[in-house]
Amino acid sequence: MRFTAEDIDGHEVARREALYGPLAEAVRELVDATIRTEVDAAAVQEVEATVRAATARLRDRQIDGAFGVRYTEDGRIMPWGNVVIGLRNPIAPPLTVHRERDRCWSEFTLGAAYEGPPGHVHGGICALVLDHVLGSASSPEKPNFTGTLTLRYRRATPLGPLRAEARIDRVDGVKTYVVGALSDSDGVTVEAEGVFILPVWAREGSTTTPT
Ligand SMILES: CCCCCCCCCCCCCCCC(=O)SCCNC(=O)CCNC(=O)[C@H](O)C(C)(C)COP(=O)(O)OP(=O)(O)OC[C@H]1O[C@@H](n2cnc3c(N)ncnc32)[C@H](O)[C@@H]1OP(=O)(O)O
Repeated sequence: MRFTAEDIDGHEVARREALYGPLAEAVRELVDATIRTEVDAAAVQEVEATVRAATARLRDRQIDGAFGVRYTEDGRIMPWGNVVIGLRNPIAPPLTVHRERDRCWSEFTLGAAYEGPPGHVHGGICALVLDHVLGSASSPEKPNFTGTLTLRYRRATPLGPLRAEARIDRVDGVKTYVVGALSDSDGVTVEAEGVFILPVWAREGSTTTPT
């Protein structure tokens, strides 16, 4: 598991955010446009060549494997490759998760890239979002892992503006039980409950390392 300390200050973090955030946002727009475009064949082929050239340019210098979770000396966490909240991950919507005591919530929009049933969010994407928001609620600072996630899809979730929220139901040793829901403007579409568990390597007194 890749947790990497970065010897950088807040200014450098902000510089990187300002550099990579707009790139990821541009690629998100490209994904949406790729799904929805109706330009002619020559234009599609021209754009394909441009995108391939851009990809090759970025690959001139890159890291091995995934981004991992990086952090600074002052405790700033940079999960920039994360599929839900990652600043550098165009697949991430991305969500901004807010916290208030034992609850978390996020308001966000899911567009064409997240479609399952026509005009509606893929069920796996609902699970992805809820897993993350429930996991975030389970602990502000501990790296809890999803043990079990149970969902009840009450009705199809339309693409568009949505809200996910979660709160701690109870804590039992290393297990935190969390409940939550995904909603549109008409109310709840998916209910969720999850058990989030502190892995052995993060438990007090543990001498094992993340694997
Ligand atoms: C990482 C930080 C980055 C920070 C960045 C910022 C982002 C901040 C927000 C993060 C939000 C993330 C939210 C998404 C989080 C994922 O997506 S995590 C990825 C998906 N989950 C996994 O891959 C987990 C894989 N499984 C495992 O690693 C281990 O099986 C587990 C779940 C940690 C359990 O560890 P274990 O050593 O097997 O646990 P063990 O000591 O045997 O059992 C402890 C207790 O849990 C119970 N238990 C064990 N397994 C389960 C289970 N699957 N279900 C229910 N109960 C169980 C046992 O019965 C036992 O209960 P008691 O006997 O104490 O009553």
